[in-house]
Amino acid sequence: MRESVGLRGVGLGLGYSGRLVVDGASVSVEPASVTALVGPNGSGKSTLLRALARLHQPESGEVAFTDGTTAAGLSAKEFARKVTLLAQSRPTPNGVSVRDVVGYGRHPYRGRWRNDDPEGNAAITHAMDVTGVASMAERAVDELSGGELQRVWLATCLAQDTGVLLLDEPTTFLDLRYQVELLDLMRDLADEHGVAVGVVLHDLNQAAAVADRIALLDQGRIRATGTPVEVLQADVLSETYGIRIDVGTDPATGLLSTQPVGRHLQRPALQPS
Ligand SMILES: Nc1ncnc2c1ncn2[C@@H]1O[C@H](COP(=O)(O)OP(=O)(O)OP(=O)(O)O)[C@@H](O)[C@H]1O
Repeated sequence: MRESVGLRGVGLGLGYSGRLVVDGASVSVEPASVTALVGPNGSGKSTLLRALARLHQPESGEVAFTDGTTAAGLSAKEFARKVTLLAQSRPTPNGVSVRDVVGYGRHPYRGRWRNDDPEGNAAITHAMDVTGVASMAERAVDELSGGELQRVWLATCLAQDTGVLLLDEPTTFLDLRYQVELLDLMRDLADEHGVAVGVVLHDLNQAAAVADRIALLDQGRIRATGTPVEVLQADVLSETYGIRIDVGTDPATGLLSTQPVGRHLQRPALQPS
């Protein structure tokens, strides 16, 4: 098992052109654990994740590893060996093969020559296998569907072989099979490899199913943090999202289940959790 180290943002103030959009947020992505960030559009989830990935400079507060090392103290390569981010969107290179794009994930291990990275090929092959993109290894990425491309970028992150894996809405574009496989993969990485997974999810039921801990953002502040049962409370969710949200237990799976209730979507009440 890899060296398990997590990542924490403490008291983060984050803004754009002087406008603060995240205010005093503390969030912890612990080793061997899945932490989900949830909240309405514009609540600051992506900005917070990007700050943890050192892609957004905090106005205040600090990002540090759970062993005490500050993120800012590492070189770009050192940081990239520890943390990777699957961003919401990335520019798609023209005419580059899937295998080569997945190979980008090895950049922190490569020097001037490729044979600086003896474990590279095995890491690339493994990443393509677990994301189901091995069969398209020689295809050009600009010819892929949105979901296929999403899985290629995920493979690129996995090839980076980091202890901290940050994912921004990774299930976007994925069909049901690959959504479920991705959630399973996150759990496997946490449980079997000690990876600290931090993931932005819109689907609260997916968050309840996969996460050990959930942080609920509301207008740039952490409104609640804790286990899914602690955070996914009907009154808090309804107020945060501005719509009635019922919370119960799915009788088939025993998992926590949330149900937004629209004007035309009245359904039988969920069994209370
Ligand atoms: N590049 C930018 N320049 C200026 N403002 C930005 C920029 N990116 C995001 N914002 C603003 O920062 C706030 C938080 O945005 P962010 O993308 O972090 O929210 P989010 O919770 O991830 O939203 P969503 O669920 O819609 O993806 C929003 O008000 C947004 O308009």
